Amino acid sequence: MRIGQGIDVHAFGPGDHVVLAGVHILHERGLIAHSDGDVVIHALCDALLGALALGDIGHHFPPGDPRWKDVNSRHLLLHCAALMIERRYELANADITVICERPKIGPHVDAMRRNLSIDLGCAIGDVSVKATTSEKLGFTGRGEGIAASAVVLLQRRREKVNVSVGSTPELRALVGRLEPDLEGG
Ligand SMILES: Nc1ccn([C@@H]2O[C@H](COP(=O)(O)O)[C@@H](O)[C@H]2O)c(=O)n1
Ligand SMILES: C[C@@]1(CO)OP(=O)(O)OP(=O)(O)OC[C@H]1O
Repeated sequence: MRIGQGIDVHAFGPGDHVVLAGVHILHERGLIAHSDGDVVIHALCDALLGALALGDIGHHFPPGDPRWKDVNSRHLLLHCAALMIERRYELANADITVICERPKIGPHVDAMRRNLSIDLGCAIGDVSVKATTSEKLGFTGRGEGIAASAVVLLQRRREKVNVSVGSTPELRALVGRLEPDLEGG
């Protein structure tokens, strides 16, 4: 088993929505970032990379690299999931906390968990997303940005990846590359 944790913060700036765990949430401000600013996925990527002792998100996707300009962060998560699978680990569970006064996260939690479980190739029950305010204290309390914290536990993969759970074309292609006998399965 391997444990990892990750933290990310993005400041509010101009815009009319935020993207959290791939979910588009209407808001009177956006998040300033090189990518789509998905602070939840960035924290989760750092937790996965930390568990694998493979550096951090900035090492894999350097800030300022034009390839990652406005990128959908789910692509970054798929890359980290690929690194996990290549090293023959699977997610045991992930627990994520979003810290902000607004927007309200509760109504979006199920959609967020669904996106993350698809990208990680796991059951939705293995991914927890929750939220808290910071009671108006600190930068999140002043409404200056959103912070996210993620913890993951990885376990050795005993069986082949269940491609029927995480069935995005990207993950199926990856599994097909790693385990050619599963191709088309
Ligand atoms: N951005 C947020 C913040 C909180 N919630 C939900 O509200 C509950 C109470 O938050 P406190 O910070 O006052 O403890 C929290 O447990 C979340 O369920 C939210 O949805 N979005
Ligand atoms: C996601 C990356 C991609 O360039 O950039 P940002 O969207 O700015 O996000 P951040 O968490 O500040 O840095 C990590 C980078 O890898």
